[in-house]
Amino acid sequence: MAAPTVAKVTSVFRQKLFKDKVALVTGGATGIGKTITQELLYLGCNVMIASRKADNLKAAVTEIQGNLPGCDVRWTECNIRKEDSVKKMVSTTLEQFGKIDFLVNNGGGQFYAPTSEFSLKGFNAVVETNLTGTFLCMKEELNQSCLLSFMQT
Ligand SMILES: CCCCCCC/C=C/C(=O)SCCNC(=O)CCNC(=O)[C@H](O)C(C)(C)COP(=O)(O)OP(=O)(O)OC[C@H]1O[C@@H](n2cnc3c(N)ncnc32)[C@H](O)[C@@H]1OP(=O)(O)O
Ligand SMILES: NC(=O)C1=CN([C@@H]2O[C@H](COP(=O)(O)OP(=O)(O)OC[C@H]3O[C@@H](n4cnc5c(N)ncnc54)[C@H](OP(=O)(O)O)[C@@H]3O)[C@@H](O)[C@H]2O)C=CC1
Repeated sequence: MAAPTVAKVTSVFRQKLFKDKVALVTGGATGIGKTITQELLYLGCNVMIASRKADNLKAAVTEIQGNLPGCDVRWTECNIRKEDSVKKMVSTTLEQFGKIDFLVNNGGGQFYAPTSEFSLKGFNAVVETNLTGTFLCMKEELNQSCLLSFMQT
């Protein structure tokens, strides 16, 4: 008897619920962002993932395509702390997919340290990423295209 197949990606929502929608997921190559990306693909979205490290992005696309054969997931480099980089991420996504329906503001993070030991430079890096970066992405999405935005950081 053949072993039962175990789905690598599932959702509580109906498969293909978001058929032909386009999502842009910052920080989509790792952790929570990669999981969100896979669920959106399962639901029928085409997805652009974006972050700073091209190696992570390429590896994630390969892994995801293995989990969800035939899905349309692409990558583009972006540092959400830099306005020009964010503009390029949005314009590249529009050039490649023609539209953006959903923006998932997942890119971000923090350093783990007591406040007394936290450098100002480190604090500024966290604020510039989680606050300014999210603002830049939302602003650019609104200026160039987007309908819906999800905030996580
Ligand atoms: C204690 C319990 C807390 C529970 C919290 C639970 C909720 C949150 C969970 C999570 O967020 S989970 C994990 C998310 N992922 C990450 O955080 C991944 C790494 N994060 C990033 O890459 C982020 O973008 C960042 C943290 C915002 C910025 O990192 P980046 O590498 O881009 O920073 P740089 O600009 O290179 O460096 C800035 C500067 O900060 C110095 N630094 C390093 N460690 C610390 C520290 N502990 N405190 C203060 N500053 C620190 C670092 O050395 C850099 O300075 P220079 O070396 O360049 O002088
Ligand atoms: N795990 C948790 O318990 C919680 C997490 N969060 C938030 O959820 C999000 C995902 O976290 P998690 O999956 O755990 O951690 P990860 O470290 O796996 O994900 C963070 C992602 O953000 C990207 N990123 C960081 N800085 C930048 C930047 N300047 N420009 C573009 N992308 C960036 C990273 O990619 P790269 O380094 O390639 O740029 C990475 O892919 C983060 O915003 C985190 O703060 C919130 C609450 C709880």
